[in-house]
Amino acid sequence: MSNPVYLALDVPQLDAAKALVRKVAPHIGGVKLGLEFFCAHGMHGVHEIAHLGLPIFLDLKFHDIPNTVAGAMQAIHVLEPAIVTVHASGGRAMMEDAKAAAGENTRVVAVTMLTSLDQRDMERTGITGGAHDQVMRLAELAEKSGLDGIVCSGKEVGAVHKQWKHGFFVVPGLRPKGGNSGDQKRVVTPREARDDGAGVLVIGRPISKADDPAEAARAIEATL
Ligand SMILES: O=C(O)c1cc(=O)[nH]c(=O)n1[C@@H]1O[C@H](COP(=O)(O)O)[C@@H](O)[C@H]1O
Repeated sequence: MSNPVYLALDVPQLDAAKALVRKVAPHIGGVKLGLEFFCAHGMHGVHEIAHLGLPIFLDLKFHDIPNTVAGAMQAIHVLEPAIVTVHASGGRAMMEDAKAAAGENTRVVAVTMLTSLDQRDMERTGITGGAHDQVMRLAELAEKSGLDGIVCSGKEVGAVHKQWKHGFFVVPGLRPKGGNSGDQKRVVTPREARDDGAGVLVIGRPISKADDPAEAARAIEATL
């Protein structure tokens, strides 16, 4: 089985980012490049990381009208990402058009409820009923829109997996036992998420901020 860990490369310097990927490469299955990386280094930076040979997950969390998202999706074809994200709350037409505009070998997954939100945060944005119900609702919408899967926390992935048998599930908000949660609020261990059906485990700071990132990645791999 291939390694499900994608390193979240939320690192401001391109050279440091490349050095980090080289160090941990034997213990990860791919690299996730998000807003911080893309705003700092753009398409050029993505190419530089892609040259290191691991699959690229381009996490730009598109959320706009369908026409704009489809255009953005076409603009990133050239990067040949393995996975890209849109926000499920952009609605069905946006997700359908995003999928139609994506490259043949690119999985499009919908972010449901960010793992940094707890019940109180959600209530403040008008979402009552808790993360579980909201994630299940958005997962159903993503499936009907023809997406490949969703992004959710490890608290919900087991239930979503039961409802959407052949879905592809990306889980961030992961911490090894006893790890510092930081800004993440719905947190499980990498092993728990994998056992509940996660296909991709997104892990950033537990590896990138460790004193020895290669050893941290190796130790996480050993728990899987
Ligand atoms: O789409 C994501 O990747 C994402 C969704 C989500 O709900 N929560 C979440 O943390 N992420 C991303 O996953 C990574 C988690 O990083 P760490 O908390 O450092 O492991 C970050 O790059 C986030 O942008």
